[in-house]
Amino acid sequence: MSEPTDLRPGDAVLCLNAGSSSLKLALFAAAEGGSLVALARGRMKPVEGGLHVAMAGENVPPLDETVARSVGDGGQSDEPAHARLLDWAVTAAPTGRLAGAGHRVVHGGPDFAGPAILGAPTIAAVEALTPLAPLHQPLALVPIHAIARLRPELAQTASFDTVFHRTIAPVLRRYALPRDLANREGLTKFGFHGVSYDFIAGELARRDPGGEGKRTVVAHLGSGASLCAMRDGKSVDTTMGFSVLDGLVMATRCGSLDPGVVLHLFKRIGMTADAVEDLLYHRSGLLGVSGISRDMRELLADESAAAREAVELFVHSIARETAAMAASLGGIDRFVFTGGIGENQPEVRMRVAERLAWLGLAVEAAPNRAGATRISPDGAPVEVLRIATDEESIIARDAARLLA
Ligand SMILES: Nc1ncnc2c1ncn2[C@@H]1O[C@H](COP(=O)(O)OP(=O)(O)O)[C@@H](O)[C@H]1O
Ligand SMILES: CC(=O)OP(=O)(O)O
Ligand SMILES: [Mg+2]
Repeated sequence: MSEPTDLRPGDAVLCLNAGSSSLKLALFAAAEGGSLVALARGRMKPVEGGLHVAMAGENVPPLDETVARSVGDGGQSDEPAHARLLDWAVTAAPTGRLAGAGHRVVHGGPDFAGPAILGAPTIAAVEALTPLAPLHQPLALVPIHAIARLRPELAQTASFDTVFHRTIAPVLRRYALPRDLANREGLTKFGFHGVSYDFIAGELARRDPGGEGKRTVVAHLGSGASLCAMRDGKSVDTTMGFSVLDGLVMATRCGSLDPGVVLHLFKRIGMTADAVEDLLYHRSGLLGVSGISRDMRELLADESAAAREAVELFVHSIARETAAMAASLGGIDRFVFTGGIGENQPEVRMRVAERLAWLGLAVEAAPNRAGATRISPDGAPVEVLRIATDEESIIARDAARLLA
């Protein structure tokens, strides 16, 4: 990365990427000339006995500990693990100075048009968006609050998943609901995974400077999954909408669903709103259809008809929604796989391409298995790429710009 920053060389920025199934971490340092370099990467995850924090990098002391939660008035607290992480970050920073902590925040609502410094009013604004992303927003707020309490003087920043999609045209953001109601209640397509799409847009520009105008579909396939229709490095359309439920089949989320099903659950089966929420977010998708696992690795290894059908439905939803994204772009020149599944599952990539052969997609077996960047044959009408995303580097870039 080569963004200018006024951070002093050797100062560090801690990056926290809270997703539905993981809290990914990275420590970046400002280098001479204003670039940022990754010093270490790792994760924090719940285990028996507390939170396991692991950070590893070439020139930093490793961190690999399980830190017990403290029990206070507010119940179990993750603060001790964050305190350990912050202490480690200071020892790992070349200058011994941690300049800030940057967070991925899923929802920026209608008002955040770019990354933001997190002071009391902006933290309150992020909190106020929780009803729009009830299961995601709190995941970022836990570390934000913990760090604010532990190190109130430390600058914190937020990089929002929604911001990248603000370029989508108003008509494509609109749902066919009564205009007054939709406008008053803000019922509109927001789109998510924008921090990842921002990284991929930068990678595409760097690797193919003449390719700006290419009609590109990016598939972010992780626990949550979505597609972004991209042109000139900007989002033209995306499959997630008002919430993170829409579009593709996901690990435990349903993706596109006839709203009549939801009405039926309420009116005929008498489910409560909380029960329906739990069903659609946590018990559907790959897990719900297979009844076996939410993890693509386990499903691909499973011979049962239910596991095979879950994978088939996942692949079909990607093909179907790619055709929709191609409609928004007026065609397709380039397709990018990213995210945990997109990066690591050659079989899924192959099957998606096979289903989209009619649209010009093709994947070659050897480079696909080897995880090469370009996996389509020479001269194919659609270039198919595999690019590992790095959301943490975007969080670091945004933090460095805001701290400068
Ligand atoms: N090394 C791997 N090999 C195969 N599949 C993987 C691998 N790593 C991750 N995955 C798949 O990716 C999914 C998680 O993707 P990821 O982008 O890390 O999700 P998130 O950021 O939402 O936590 C897992 O459920 C798994 O199916
Ligand atoms: C937006 C979203 O679904 O994020 P994740 O994939 O981290 O759950
Ligand atoms: Mg993710």
